[in-house]
Amino acid sequence: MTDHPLSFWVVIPAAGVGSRMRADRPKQYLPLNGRCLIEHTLDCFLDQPGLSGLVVCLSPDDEWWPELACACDPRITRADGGRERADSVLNGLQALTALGAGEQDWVLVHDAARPNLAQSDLQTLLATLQHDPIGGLLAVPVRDTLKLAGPDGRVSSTPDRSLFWQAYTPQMFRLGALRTALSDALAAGVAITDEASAMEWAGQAPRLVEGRADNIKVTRPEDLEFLRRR
Ligand SMILES: Nc1ccn([C@@H]2O[C@H](COP(=O)(O)OP(=O)(O)OP(=O)(O)O)[C@@H](O)[C@H]2O)c(=O)n1
Ligand SMILES: C[C@](O)(CO)[C@H](O)COP(=O)(O)O
Repeated sequence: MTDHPLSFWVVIPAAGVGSRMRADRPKQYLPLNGRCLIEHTLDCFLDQPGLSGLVVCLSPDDEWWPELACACDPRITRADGGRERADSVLNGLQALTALGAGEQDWVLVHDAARPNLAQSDLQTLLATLQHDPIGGLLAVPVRDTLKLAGPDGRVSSTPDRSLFWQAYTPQMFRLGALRTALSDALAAGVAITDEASAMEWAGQAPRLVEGRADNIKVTRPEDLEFLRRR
């Protein structure tokens, strides 16, 4: 009996402008080890058995995507990004539905700005959640002492850090449940910064799957400098 790899879809929100990078182009197109940052991000999924299809959510003004070789990959579909990340993700989920993805199919949402996802972390996430009733996300337990800031910019308190994890991506949920939760949360005006928070708003408790701390989101210049030094 051969083990068939778990089938899954992917949405890559890649429509941001990268303002915190203060670069001459959106950060997903900045060079990293001879290729664009987004090409490293996509490789991890294109190399994973079981990929049904991948939607990349791009700004309508995006002029860099067509220059990439992966833009011709038949497994990749382009969708329009939205005003906020959550809007881009919702557009991507709707594009998967239009492609024929099933309501119970697994979908993984991963930031284009996280080019250092390890294949082992992706495989751990898929294996851990494949039978989970809700889904979940890669995350890292907080390792530094945390400080709650007061309005005066001074320490207000030191919470128990053992209760805190940093949310990373991919975040993995069933397509129909995530699309409904995200659509309802956005319609209610809820500030949604990751897919898990939309599922939480819908009353679900996503599972935390511990991953590598170097699956960083390139947000500021020093983040890219860190990856270039590796
Ligand atoms: N309207 C948006 C905003 C962000 N993103 C994507 O969501 C991911 C995480 O967002 P973030 O790191 O905040 O990227 P930017 O919004 O580009 O960065 P900034 O906030 O510094 O402008 C990125 O891959 C980004 O391209 C998106 O698809 N659509
Ligand atoms: C989805 C995310 O990467 C989880 O940590 C994060 O919430 C994205 O935040 P951003 O401000 O859109 O970069």
